[in-house]
Amino acid sequence: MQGIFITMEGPDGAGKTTQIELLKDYLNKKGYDVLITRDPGGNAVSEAIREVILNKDFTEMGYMTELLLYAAARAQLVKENIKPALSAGKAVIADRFVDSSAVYQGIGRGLGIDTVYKVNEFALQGILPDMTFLMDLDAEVGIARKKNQAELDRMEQESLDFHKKVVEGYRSLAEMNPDRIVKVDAALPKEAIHDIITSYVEKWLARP
Ligand SMILES: Nc1ncnc2c1ncn2[C@@H]1O[C@H](COP(=O)(O)OP(=O)(O)O)[C@@H](O)[C@H]1O
Ligand SMILES: Cc1cn([C@H]2C[C@H](O)[C@@H](COP(=O)(O)OP(=O)(O)O)O2)c(=O)[nH]c1=O
Repeated sequence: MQGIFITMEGPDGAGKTTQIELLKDYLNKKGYDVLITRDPGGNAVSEAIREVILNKDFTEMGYMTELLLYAAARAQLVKENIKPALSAGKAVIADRFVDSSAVYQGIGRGLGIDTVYKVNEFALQGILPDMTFLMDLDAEVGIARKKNQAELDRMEQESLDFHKKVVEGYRSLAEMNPDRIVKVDAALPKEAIHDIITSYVEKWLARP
C-alpha cells in the first residue's frame, strides 16, 4: 500500500481533532494503518519543544524564535514519525503542519510566507502533504469553542485581531494552492464535514 499524507489545518477550535478521529476510522476501514500526529509534538523531543513554545510565562519570546522552535519541533516529527510511517505505507493524518507556520508566523506575526517556507525546507526533507483540509471558521466562533475547554495557551491568548489575521491568512493560502488545499465550512455539522472530507479522500484514492 502506498502511504498517504493528509494534513488538517484551521484556526484554534475549528474542529480539526474531531474530524481527524472520524477520518481515522474511515481510513482504517479502507485497510490503512493510520498514524495521527500533532504539530508541535508527537514525540518526546517535539513535545518538550511544544512546552516551551506554548508556555504562557514566555511573553518575551521573539517571533523569529517562535518560528524556529516550530520548525525544530517539525524537523523531529518528520524524521522520527512521519517519514518512517509513509515509507511503511501508512496513512498519516497530521493535526497542523507547515501551513500553520505560514499563517500564524508568516501572516499573523508578519514574518512573510516565503521566509517561513524557506526556514522549513530544512525541517521537511521533501515531505509535503498529498492533501490538506482547511477547516474554515470565523475567529470568534473558534475562540468561543475553545473557551469551553481547557485554559488558553500562549497562542490562544493572542488578540482577536491576531486570530482574524490567521483566518484570513488561511483563506488566502487556500486560494494560492487550489490543487492541494480544500476549504471546508467548519460551521457545518460534524457529520456533514466528514462526508465532504471523505469524498475528496475517496477521489484521491481512486486516482489512476
Ligand atoms: N462541526 C462542529 N460543530 C460544532 N462544534 C464542533 C464541531 N466540530 C467540533 N466541535 C466542538 O468544538 C470544540 C473544538 O473542537 P476540536 O476538534 O478540539 O478543534 P481543534 O482541534 O481544531 O482545536 C470541541 O468542543 C468540539 O466538540
Ligand atoms: C504547528 C503550528 C502551530 N501554531 C499554533 C497554533 C495553535 O495556537 C498552537 C498549537 O496548539 P494546538 O493545541 O495544537 O492547536 P489547536 O488549538 O487548534 O488544537 O500553536 C503556530 O503558531 N505555528 C505552527 O507552525
